[in-house]
Amino acid sequence: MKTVSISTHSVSDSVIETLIDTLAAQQYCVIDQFLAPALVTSLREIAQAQHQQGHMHLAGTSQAGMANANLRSDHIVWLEEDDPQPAIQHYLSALHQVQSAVNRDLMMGLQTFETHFAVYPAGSVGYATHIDQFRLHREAASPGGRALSAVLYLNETWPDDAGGALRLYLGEHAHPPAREAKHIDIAPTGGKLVLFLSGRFWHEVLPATLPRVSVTGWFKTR
Ligand SMILES: O=C(O)CCC(=O)C(=O)O
Ligand SMILES: [Fe+2]
Repeated sequence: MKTVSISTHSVSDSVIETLIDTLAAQQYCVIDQFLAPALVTSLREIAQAQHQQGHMHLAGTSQAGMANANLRSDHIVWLEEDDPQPAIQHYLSALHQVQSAVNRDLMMGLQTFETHFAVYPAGSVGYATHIDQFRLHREAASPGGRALSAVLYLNETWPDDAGGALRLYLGEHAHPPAREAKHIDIAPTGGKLVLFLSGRFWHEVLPATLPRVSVTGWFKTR
């Protein structure tokens, strides 16, 4: 495994500025090469090792409260804040920079961050259309819960015909929108970071022919 040196200011000011401006304008943003390729490689190797060593489990969904491979086919393992691996500390530090900037400039009041690696095996069905916030929080507009979603892709290469895009529905819908509803498809290219307001966007992961690796996190307001 390659070693990665940690610097506390790993994300450049210009990237932070773009991210804040784009988030303010459209409530989501896509940043290519958010992290250096060597760091992305280290994170992918950690995720793959965890998967191969059997440390991941089939993810659950809020609908079922238990694993349901028809809705969601990723295997996950949560990251620990005090994990000593440099690549993980570097990732957490970069996301912490995002949190500070968002709180400073967009006043979102983000307080905590929870994050897991995810591996969707080759031939997976993906993740059915959902929203990253419990209905209770959306309807009551109450504080707390997931406020900002952050997906970082770790794939080495991602051919156009491999599927596996993140489909982000742009309209506001009370119920899961139809596949044709206005959307953008975001390919899970390594190093790319996608941020979006957790309670605002319906989204799904399309079926993929290749194994699809990512690290996904949520900033919460308490
Ligand atoms: O991996 C992705 O592109 C999105 C995953 C997702 O929507 C989730 O884990 O809630
Ligand atoms: Fe999601």
